[in-house]
Amino acid sequence: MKILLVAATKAEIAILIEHFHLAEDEFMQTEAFDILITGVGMTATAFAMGKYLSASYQLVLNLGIAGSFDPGIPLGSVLNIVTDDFSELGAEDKGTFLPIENLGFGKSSFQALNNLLHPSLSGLPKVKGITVNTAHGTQQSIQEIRNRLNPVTESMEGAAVLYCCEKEGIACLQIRSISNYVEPRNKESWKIGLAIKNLNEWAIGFLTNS
Ligand SMILES: O=C(O)c1cccc(C(=O)CC[C@H]2O[C@@H](n3cnc4c(=O)[nH]cnc43)[C@H](O)[C@@H]2O)c1
Repeated sequence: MKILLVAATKAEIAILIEHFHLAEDEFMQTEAFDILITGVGMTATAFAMGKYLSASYQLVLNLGIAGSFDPGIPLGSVLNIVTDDFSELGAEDKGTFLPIENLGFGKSSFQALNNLLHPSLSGLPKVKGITVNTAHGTQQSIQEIRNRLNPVTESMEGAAVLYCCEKEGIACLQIRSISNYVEPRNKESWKIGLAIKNLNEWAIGFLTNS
């Protein structure tokens, strides 16, 4: 089974790249898996996947860090994001948000592969994420999105990866580790190093046992 690993930045999977002795590039190839570095955000992700996603892959594995809306989830936790929504895709109508479904222009919610039997997946909590252009950073916007979608995680790429995979009919997993809580901006409290370490250890284990 050939796997395409997709990450927004090299930094997020640098430990894995070093572990497998790969020469750092935007696109890296090995016998068992390839790695695509897309850049941050939905547009960069969709553009890069449009260039590199093909039927030669049986699985796409989206790896990255994410913010957590749940303060009960320890920073550094690795999560399996099984549903991801383009939470900003729609229209405002007076005080109400109308999702793209209500406008008749498609859908905003995408599903990851939910039934893959793999020892590395069995211990991971399955959660719902949202994908945003603007990270939530005010009490008001955080409460509004909690009321509307009640997500557990937030990233800037997840739903775009799932969208591309659904369009190509390729199964997709989205595994992210929590680097920060979604809260009024407080970058000093982020644990990016811990999140990246845990994510990479998980991913190396997954690839080694595939
Ligand atoms: O400096 C900031 O305020 C800030 C806000 C959101 C993300 C960043 C990043 O540097 C990370 C970009 C990267 O990581 C993912 N990520 C991690 N935490 C979050 C989050 O709370 N909300 C949205 N995205 C997040 C994201 O997928 C990007 O690829 C800095």
